[in-house]
Amino acid sequence: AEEQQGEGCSSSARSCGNLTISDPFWLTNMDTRRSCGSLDFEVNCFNNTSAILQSSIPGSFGFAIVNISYQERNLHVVDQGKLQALQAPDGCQVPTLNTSAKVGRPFRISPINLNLVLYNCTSEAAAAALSRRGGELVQIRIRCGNQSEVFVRTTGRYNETSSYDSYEGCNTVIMPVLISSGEANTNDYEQLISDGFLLTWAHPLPAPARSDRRGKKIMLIGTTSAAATFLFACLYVLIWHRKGKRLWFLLCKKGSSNTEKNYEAMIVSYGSLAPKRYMHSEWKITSSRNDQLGKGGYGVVFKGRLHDGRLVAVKFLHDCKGNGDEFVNEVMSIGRTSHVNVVSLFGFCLEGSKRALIYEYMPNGSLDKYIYSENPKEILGWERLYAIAIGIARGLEYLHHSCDTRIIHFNIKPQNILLDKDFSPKIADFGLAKLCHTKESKLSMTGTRGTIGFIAPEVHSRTFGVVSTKSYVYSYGMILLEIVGGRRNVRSIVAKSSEKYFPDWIYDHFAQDDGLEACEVTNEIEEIARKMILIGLWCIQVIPLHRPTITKVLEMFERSLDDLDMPPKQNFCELL
Ligand SMILES: Nc1ncnc2c1ncn2[C@@H]1O[C@H](COP(=O)(O)OP(=O)(O)OP(=O)(O)O)[C@@H](O)[C@H]1O
Repeated sequence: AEEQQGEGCSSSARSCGNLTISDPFWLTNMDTRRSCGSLDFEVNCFNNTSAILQSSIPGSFGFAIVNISYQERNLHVVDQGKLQALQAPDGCQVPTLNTSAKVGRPFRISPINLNLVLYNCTSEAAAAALSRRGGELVQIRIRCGNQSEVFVRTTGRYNETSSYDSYEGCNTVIMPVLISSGEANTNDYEQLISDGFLLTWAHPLPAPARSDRRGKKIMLIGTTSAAATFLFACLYVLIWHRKGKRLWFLLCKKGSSNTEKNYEAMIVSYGSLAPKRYMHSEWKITSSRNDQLGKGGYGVVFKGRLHDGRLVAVKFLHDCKGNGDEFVNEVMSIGRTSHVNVVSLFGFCLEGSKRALIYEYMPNGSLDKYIYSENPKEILGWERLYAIAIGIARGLEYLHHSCDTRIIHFNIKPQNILLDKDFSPKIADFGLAKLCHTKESKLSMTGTRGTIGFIAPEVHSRTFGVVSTKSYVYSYGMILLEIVGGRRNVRSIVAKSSEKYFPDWIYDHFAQDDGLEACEVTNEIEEIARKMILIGLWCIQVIPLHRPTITKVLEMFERSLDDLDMPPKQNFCELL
């Protein structure tokens, strides 16, 4: 009998076209989108004919499954991203990324595959030098404009650690190909890529035993948690309404132990400008019903008021790392920041493992509220949006140059850009990764489940480069494009493949000379919008080296539009 893991989940084998999908693989139910097993083994079945293994690389098109051998633990797949590149309408057929960039644990590229090596030479001299080598290299026809010459060869069995000759001026790309018999015909490298290659997998950790008892256990846990929640709610109401005490009392009371004295001494050592440690009696949550400002990966944020009348936003951290001393040190380094485009940390609460941060209150909320609204340009206006863009860059530059490197911010997204009463932007949420574990934040959720968001590719996979300050330049670029395009930079893979990837869309719509005409904007506004697009597109170059520094970004804003070059269009198919 089919056992249910939950609504929409089935542990029995199911079919997709000619394939049988069974443990450890599982088929996504498109209606419920429930997770029914390890996410690494999630398979989507399209039109009941093509099974696509989702890849862990954000935004990846995944791999089309040709065959699965459960006994041998391998599967024959075709890289959908590479296929898309081959079939791209602009005829640009040259893949630019190693396949290994898209394969992560528990999968590995089988050593049975052969290596197909492409040398994509953009410099004539390099191409000429390479063509003189002859031998096993085959020069191939390309359809990608007349800008590059491509050479291709196959070498021995696939080996991730092989090093290949590199030629200056040529980009080397290594792809596994599966040759069933005879010699590889490198002339037809497109066919070789389309034929796919072999992946092996390691078994996931055994799933908990499924039995009737499991259902009962779940019921028991459910009932107990419901009872506990109810009890907690009652206690909360009692504390809140009857005794006139605040929840903060539980959180922020100071003890008098040696540890406490230690904290005090540490705080004093940071000087008078250091964030203050608050006691419960020094502040309270404002009394309106809409006290909760939001909820993020690190905890819930409430609106509150200090005794001196200042409004504050209090972030209750839910899963803190380290001991109290470490917390105080980290808070102090966050608190040392002081810039007009960075949210100020007024203070913190610390009681045992319970911790909270007290920030200045931003009455106009976060940027996402505006840029994803029906008509952000009408609410804020282009000039204000432009000023916001520059303000964010200034805040980032400050965080980069003037502060402790520990608080470098890799979580730049519109939700973390807050607006003060004059709509001046302030960067929030930095330094928290050091303090707390994040529950699934909105960002990481979209990032890992098949959408490219604001996170730079190298943050997900080191194959794209080293994580550096250029990583937040990428996120900043995405924000710029969102400001102009007002379209959520999230694109489901495959399921919505007809929809263009957002940066491609904006490149095609707005970067062209006539692109903004449809928006009926004045010349001045058009210059502003076009500048933001150009700078944004420079910032989201896939290779970190090609992105400007944040200081350079600010310089670009100073220049006139005519002095800015059009960045090269990125082949996002290859990233995917
Ligand atoms: N200082 C503040 N003033 C006013 N509102 C704030 C302030 N800080 C946070 N908020 C509100 O609370 C919401 C939640 O903030 P939080 O930083 O916890 O999460 P997030 O940025 O949405 O997500 P993540 O934790 O994944 O970064 C924000 O979207 C914002 O609207």
